[in-house]
Amino acid sequence: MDAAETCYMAAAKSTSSLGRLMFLPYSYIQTTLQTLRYITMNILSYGRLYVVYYWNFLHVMKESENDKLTFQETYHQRVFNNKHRIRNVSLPVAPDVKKYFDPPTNLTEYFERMWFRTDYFYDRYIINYPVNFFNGSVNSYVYNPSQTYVQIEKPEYSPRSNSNSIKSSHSFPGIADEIPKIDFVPKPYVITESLKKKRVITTDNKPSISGCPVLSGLFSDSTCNEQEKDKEDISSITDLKSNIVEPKKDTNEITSLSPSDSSTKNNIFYKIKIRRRNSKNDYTNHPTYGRYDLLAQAIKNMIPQPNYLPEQTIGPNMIRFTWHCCACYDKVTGTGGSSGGTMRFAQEFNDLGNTGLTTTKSYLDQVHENFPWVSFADLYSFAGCVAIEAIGGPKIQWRPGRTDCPDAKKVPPMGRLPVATKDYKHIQKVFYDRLGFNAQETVALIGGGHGIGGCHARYSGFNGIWTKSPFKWDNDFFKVLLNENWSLGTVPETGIEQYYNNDKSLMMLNTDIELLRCPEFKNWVEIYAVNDDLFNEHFALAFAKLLELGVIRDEDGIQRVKI
Ligand code: HEM
Repeated sequence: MDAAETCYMAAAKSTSSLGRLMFLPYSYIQTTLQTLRYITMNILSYGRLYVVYYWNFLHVMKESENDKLTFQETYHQRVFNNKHRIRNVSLPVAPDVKKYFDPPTNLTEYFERMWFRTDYFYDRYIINYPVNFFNGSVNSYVYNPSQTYVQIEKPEYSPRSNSNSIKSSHSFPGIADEIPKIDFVPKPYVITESLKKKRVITTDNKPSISGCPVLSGLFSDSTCNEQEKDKEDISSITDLKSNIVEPKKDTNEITSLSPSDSSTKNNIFYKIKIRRRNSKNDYTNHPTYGRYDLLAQAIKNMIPQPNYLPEQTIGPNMIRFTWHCCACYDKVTGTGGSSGGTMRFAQEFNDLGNTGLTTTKSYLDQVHENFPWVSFADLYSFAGCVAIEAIGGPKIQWRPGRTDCPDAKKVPPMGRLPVATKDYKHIQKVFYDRLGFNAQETVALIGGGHGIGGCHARYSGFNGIWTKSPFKWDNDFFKVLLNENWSLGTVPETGIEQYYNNDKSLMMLNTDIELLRCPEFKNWVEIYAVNDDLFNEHFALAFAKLLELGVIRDEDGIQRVKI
């Protein structure tokens, strides 16, 4: 209160209404000034917002070559990964919201679209951001129009430690309630010699690969002849060459992951016609064209990531990425699957189940810059095979020829990925009824995938590792599942329930424990626990089948897509 106001108040209190009248002009002036100040503040603050949003519109949104609006995405690696290797990747904006990004024709449209855009940003980058499993007020991210995402307060992130006890404000409505709240303690499992013999008899029960095109011998058949590549062409790939370690000379299998020596006549060059739909460029003369060996090596080089904490490897994340690209297949409608490379569209990628996969996606998109001829569908499916082999897993028969959908029309609906808190009926629904696997394939796939890597509170809300050797490919998952005592506990960081072993060093998801609750599944868990080779063999077949789900090929091996 300033002096004039104090004076006015005193006068108003002490004088009659006539006295107050004397101060009326002052009152008017004050009120007017206040109103003006209010309006100015509003104009300034809203104006600032409008400027920021318009800035977004001009600088963050851009038209891509295919007339698709794309969104510059940089936040993930900046926040959690390698800050220096950051590259902007572009994600297409959903077609149904695209109109809101078109230039407005009148003022009403302008404001309407501006707010819509704000919601869209918020939805995609703030609400949907996995760190919101933590309490949003402590660890919030704001959108900064200079294309960086600024962390207000850096969370002390340590996914393997339970010391950080920030209670989550996030819950999965309707899902968490379904977890049976009873502790599950499986009977001690003793592997006897007679049991071993009994189990091995079942070896002939191979996974069915019906509906899956021939996968073996791909690189030696007539359509995939080796062809010598020009020495000069190869030597021009300086970038790639510098990445390559210890080139092998006699490589003739793509799954070997070793690049062929460019100076020998045995260079691998597959004559598979690589179609990039909607692409204005012809990549047939690209120096890396058809060099799947170099592609494999480039992917492999991406796997160790010292700044991806705590694992320092994105191998498991990559495997999970490939699995999720394929896991949205529906055998009834024939939609989804690895074909079309639909994971690059926000409509699929934003599925809650895909949280945490930005890492792999951004690295693969970087790889793609050197291999622009390969379809994203092929790249995304291939990456998982490379990662499995790099981590010591079996060789997966992979077949190129997938084509990319030009737009998001073929993106399968969200919500097809399995939910970790559900029971075995849900697993059966997803794996049997939708993906077309049998019990054996299902168990091999889940046990293989969850034998490596772990859960991250910042991604799924679950936290921990499944086995004591999370970066070594083996059948430990099954052994641990059978031999440990599992009891329901809560992830301190997120409040989400999962199973822990006695000393809480290992964890299981409810769906993992469900493998023991369903006799059909348990049978295979017991088999794989004692037979590592059989597990590897079955996993490789099941994973190869997974990669081919929804991929219908022409005779030349190219995927047939109706676009
Ligand atoms: C019932 C089916 C499945 C459910 C509910 C499920 C769920 C999950 C969840 C919640 C995570 C933790 C993600 C994170 O926090 O980072 C995860 C991780 C993982 N999943 Fe699965 N999954 C299933 C099947 C599979 C299959 C079939 C594979 C592969 C063949 C697989 C491969 C992986 C891998 C490799 C990871 C570790 C990722 C990392 O360490 O970054 N999963 N899964």
